[in-house]
Amino acid sequence: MSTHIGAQPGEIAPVVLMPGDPLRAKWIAETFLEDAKCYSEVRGMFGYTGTWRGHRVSVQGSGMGQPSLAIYANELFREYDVQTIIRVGSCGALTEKLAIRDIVIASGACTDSSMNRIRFEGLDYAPVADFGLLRGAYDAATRPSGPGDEVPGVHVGLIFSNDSFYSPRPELITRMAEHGVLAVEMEASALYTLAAKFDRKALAICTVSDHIVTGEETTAQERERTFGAMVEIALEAAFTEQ
Ligand SMILES: O=P(O)(O)O[C@H]1O[C@H](CO)[C@@H](O)[C@H]1O
Ligand SMILES: O=c1cc[nH]c(=O)[nH]1
Repeated sequence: MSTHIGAQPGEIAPVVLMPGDPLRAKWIAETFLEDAKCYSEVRGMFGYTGTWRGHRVSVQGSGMGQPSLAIYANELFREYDVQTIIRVGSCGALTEKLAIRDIVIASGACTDSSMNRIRFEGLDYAPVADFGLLRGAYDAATRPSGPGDEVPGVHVGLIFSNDSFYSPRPELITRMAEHGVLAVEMEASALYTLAAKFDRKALAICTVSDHIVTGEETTAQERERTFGAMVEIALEAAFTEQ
């Protein structure tokens, strides 16, 4: 066991899908994996391991925000030798180029978090996705009859990892949008930074659950149990030879 994950050594696969919502983790395990077994219920942050097309894969909830994700990513990389983490999250669209339920494959992550400011003593580090995973995800999403056909659109670009869901400075999110940022979520920047630090692979794939421009939104149940296309894209990206 690590401090926050109740798995024995070897119970977690080298590839981990990581939604923020632990109940999305449960749904993913029950819907997409064969022989899924729960390895951790610590703090209700469920983790499961099963197989997908014969490949061992785990699904671990991260909780909301970079400090929470960083706890799980640190423990997975340091104590369970995890090689790849793919975030399968929800996000808010910042531009009318995106529609509700579109998929954003985050090539890089901007942030207002102090986590990297502290790590890099004020220098501006640019957290980016693993290119092989990104290419695999884009290929899977845009293949005719691939999982991307189930969603209105697939976009590759920047995401903004916000510390405050209820932002005290919404004009700064607008400024991000004016500089090409597609969507806002709360974890990708820390994930990309930690993957780089541990020389592992990471990618964030997010489904648009809320539209900041149009005001459209999905329900909690839809966010938990209906964002399957991004899960299939993540699984295909993880197990496609790069
Ligand atoms: O749906 P998840 O994966 O949790 O992602 C998004 O949803 C949460 C906010 O509602 C934040 O964690 C944000 O990043
Ligand atoms: O962080 C997030 C996630 C989903 N929707 C938002 O508006 N923000």
